[in-house]
Amino acid sequence: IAAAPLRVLVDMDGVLADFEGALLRAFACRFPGEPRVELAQRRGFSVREQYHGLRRDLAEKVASIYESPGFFLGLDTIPGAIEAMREMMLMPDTQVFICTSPLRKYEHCVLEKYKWVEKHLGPEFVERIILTRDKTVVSADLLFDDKDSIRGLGSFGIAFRESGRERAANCSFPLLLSPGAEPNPSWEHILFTCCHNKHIELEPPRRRLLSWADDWRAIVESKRRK
Ligand SMILES: Nc1ncnc2c1ncn2[C@H]1C[C@H](O)[C@@H](COP(=O)(O)O)O1
Ligand SMILES: [Mg+2]
Repeated sequence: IAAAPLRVLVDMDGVLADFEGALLRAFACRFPGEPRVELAQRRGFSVREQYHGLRRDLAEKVASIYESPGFFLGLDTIPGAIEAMREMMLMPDTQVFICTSPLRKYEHCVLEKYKWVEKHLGPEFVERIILTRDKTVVSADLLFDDKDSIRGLGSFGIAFRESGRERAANCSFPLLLSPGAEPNPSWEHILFTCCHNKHIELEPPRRRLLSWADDWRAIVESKRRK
């Protein structure tokens, strides 16, 4: 009996598309007099949370950047990402999908994510987009993702709506996140290094991919069933 193909999920923002770089550049351009968080100072997945900590009203300002039309379509590619995706797609017995979470304010984000994939990777990859607010329910062997803790996003948005942004932002951020509908996702999460997660020490056996120049092929091969 032939072994099942290996299924690999690749996140988009922070892994294929440079969300953080574009955000900082656009923030500096639109709000030149305001304090900002340089990439070397980024800590924690939520850029909005960190700007809120800097000064409360900056949370709305930074969010207004990534909620603007054109933001997601204009993101640069992460170095080596396009080449790696093309090579991974051609690997025998390997299924590659792009697995990305849309913003709750999805008006521009969803369409532009599709357009970005078509522009940079081509129509065959558009067929491979999985848009979900909860990656835990997607079945796969591997997930390359820059978010240090992959959970459902649902209760985070609800907490913001129900109790107000200030109260939510004052709480410990992970407490607001739902654990995800699936407590034991089938995939191994490979943390893709990004400015906001590079200081995190992973508990063994968790693994990182430092960049697309790092040995992603070895990680893929390590998951093949013997
Ligand atoms: N670092 C981030 N801070 C806030 N929001 C972010 C960050 N990175 C991505 N996002 C947005 C953009 C996406 O719509 C969703 C989830 O992204 P994903 O890379 O699929 O986890 O949040
Ligand atoms: Mg991401």
